[in-house]
Amino acid sequence: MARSITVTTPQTEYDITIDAGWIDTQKLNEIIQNRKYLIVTDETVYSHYEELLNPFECVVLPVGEGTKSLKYFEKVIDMLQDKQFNRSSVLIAFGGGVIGDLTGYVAASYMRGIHFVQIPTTMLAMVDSSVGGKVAINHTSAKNLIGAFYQPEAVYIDIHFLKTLPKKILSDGMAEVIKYGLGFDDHLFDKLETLNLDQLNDSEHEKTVLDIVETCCRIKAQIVHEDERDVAMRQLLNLGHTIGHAIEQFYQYKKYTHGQAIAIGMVVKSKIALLEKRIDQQTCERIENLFEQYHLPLELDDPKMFSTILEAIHLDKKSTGSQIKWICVDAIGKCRIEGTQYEEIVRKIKNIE
Ligand SMILES: NC(=O)c1ccc[n+]([C@@H]2O[C@H](COP(=O)([O-])OP(=O)(O)OC[C@H]3O[C@@H](n4cnc5c(N)ncnc54)[C@H](O)[C@@H]3O)[C@@H](O)[C@H]2O)c1
Ligand SMILES: O=C(O)C(=O)C[C@@H](O)[C@H](O)[C@H](O)COP(=O)(O)O
Ligand SMILES: [Zn+2]
Repeated sequence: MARSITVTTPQTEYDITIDAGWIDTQKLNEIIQNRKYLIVTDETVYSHYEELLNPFECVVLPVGEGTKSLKYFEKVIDMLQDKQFNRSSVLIAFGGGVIGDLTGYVAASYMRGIHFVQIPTTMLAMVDSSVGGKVAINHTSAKNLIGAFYQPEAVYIDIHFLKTLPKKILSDGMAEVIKYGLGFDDHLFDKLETLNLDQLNDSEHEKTVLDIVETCCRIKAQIVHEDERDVAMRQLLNLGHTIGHAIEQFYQYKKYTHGQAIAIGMVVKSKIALLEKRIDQQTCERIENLFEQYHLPLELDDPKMFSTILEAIHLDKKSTGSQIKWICVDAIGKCRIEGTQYEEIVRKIKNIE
């Protein structure tokens, strides 16, 4: 039976529905409900799901982080204007986090808000980006700089879409899954230790994968319920991201994917926790092993670049002047926000080098 989670925010309420092998032509028609619609996807996703998507009206965008940009924002807006979309029309994001973030931001902006639905097709998008309404595009200077909080009308998750994902992208999404285990749920962390990347698409592990996706979505739904606008506890979902975003941006989104970059960020946080004696050596090794188990990097290829990269953390949206909100690891399953001076962060990172 499908699993269902309700996300409640001060202005709206919507369901996340999770199951395996259930999104087909009929389901898409039910979602559209005779409304004017446009499915937004990318070239790779379209090539895998052409049979499903072909009967529908789609815009097929280039693959990659470059699509989360003003250029493609404008392109989709132009299309909606040509098609005379109005406030009862609906946009459907069918793809990974790039497509979801861009489509959501277009939906938030066009006529100050039209309906939008998330159908995530990557692990990252299923457990994280499709839920909670952070929608954004990048600015040349910083990641997700132009965006809004704008909730979808529903999220439909079909884990069978993971079957066509290349291993590297599945691995990438596991970084966000590990984030939920490391930061919020030690049982989830334990469960992840019993699996590996190759098993995630095996039919014998289907129930476990549904459980994992559900657990992550429940954690996020609860946090978004308590702090939709990211002024307090939602910032915990940024565990590893201050460093991760700086790495992604420094290499112009070409060398490290989002998941790889935040994995490096979370390992740094764990090493700092070890140095400050909040966790012991064995726990730190468990954390590093889990990232390795899912083929994620533990450090930069060129660790010497770290000090240059760190300059970019001034652009972190959680920073206020010289103070940066820094998410600390206290134990497996427990993280905390700390206000820290930039110089202090540099000192802490130098200590673990
Ligand atoms: N809004 C949020 O809360 C939030 C949370 C986490 C990450 N993000 C953002 O999400 C983005 C990363 O998302 P992503 O990793 O999904 O990247 P993505 O959307 O670029 O997808 C990764 C790759 O997988 C391909 N792909 C997608 N689904 C597929 C499928 N089922 N089969 C085969 N190939 C498929 C895509 O074509 C692409 O090449 C980043 O921009 C990140 O900042 C946003
Ligand atoms: O939903 C949130 O809140 C998150 O922080 C989730 C993150 O995994 C995600 O990468 C998000 O896009 C980061 O947002 P940002 O505001 O730090 O750019
Ligand atoms: Zn993230």
